[in-house]
Amino acid sequence: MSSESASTRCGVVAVLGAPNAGKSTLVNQLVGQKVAITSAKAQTTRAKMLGIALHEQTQMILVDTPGIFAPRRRLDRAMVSAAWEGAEAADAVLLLVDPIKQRRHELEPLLGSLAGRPERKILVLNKVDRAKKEPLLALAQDLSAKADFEQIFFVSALTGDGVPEMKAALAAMMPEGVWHYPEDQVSDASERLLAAEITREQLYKQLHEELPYDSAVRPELYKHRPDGSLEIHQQIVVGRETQRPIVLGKGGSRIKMIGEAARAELSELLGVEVHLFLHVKVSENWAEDKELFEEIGLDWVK
Ligand SMILES: Nc1nc2c(ncn2[C@@H]2O[C@H](COP(=O)(O)OP(=O)(O)OP(=O)(O)O)[C@@H](O)[C@H]2O)c(=O)[nH]1
Repeated sequence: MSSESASTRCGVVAVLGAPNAGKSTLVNQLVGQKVAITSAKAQTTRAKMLGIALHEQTQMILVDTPGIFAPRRRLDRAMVSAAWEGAEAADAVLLLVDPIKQRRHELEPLLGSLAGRPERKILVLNKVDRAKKEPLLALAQDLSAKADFEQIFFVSALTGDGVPEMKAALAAMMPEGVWHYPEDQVSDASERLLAAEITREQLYKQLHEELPYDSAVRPELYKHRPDGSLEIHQQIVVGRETQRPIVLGKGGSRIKMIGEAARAELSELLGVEVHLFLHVKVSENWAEDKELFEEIGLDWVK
């Protein structure tokens, strides 16, 4: 695809951590730019891409595994297995721990399930700017006895301390291969997907169970206009012809409301004016459509 060089590497990193461990902060450090993903979006149903990190000739696709901790409801349990499916397709799993507020009740079950898994694992103790050295080392020892971590890192996602070393080590764990995302798309990739995610959320919010699970939002165009505003075109893909009028609503009223709500949210998140154009496409076998999966950031799910 993007690169011909045999020496490039590309892989998927599943980032795990209890709430508040500092995942977003770390992802921003690794990606090296502000990624507009908020914790409010944490409970989506599928594993999602957090961002793309580059290190020399290596591209790392960072993915989230939502709802992985202590699922209570049935829906949450389904999400956990979906999350693990994501992790299964990952090349490495990064477990991020806040050594001060460890949330052991959430950490322990995760460590238990990590232990038997085939992925390469690294343990990252965060917030070293606030943690004391000795308990930190004791914690590292304690946790490393519970899963076969290849390496342990001490970082501050906030200050960036220790992050470059960790990033380089992670990059070395990625398999050789061509880059999955062309270089010129990387900077916008997270935002493109976020934009699609927001529209998808509105679809579910406004249509509830009227719309079956097998619908998707596909990013088509993401363009910065000279006046600083953003022009975004997206396709709402549904599985059956009968679903088209549901999404459109009477005289197009529903799709207009979906678009308006998504546009407002996106504009607030990104801090710029957004022009959002939506249209519906019927594609019976979209769930089999590899290319579409790639575009919506799910390419790594088998
Ligand atoms: N002192 C310190 N604070 C940090 C560090 N990393 C993250 N934080 C803070 O910890 C809090 C949680 O960070 P987030 O990055 O939002 O955590 P998260 O894991 O993405 O949280 P969820 O979205 O709830 O899963 C924020 O207040 C961060 O500023 C760090 O290295 N040092």
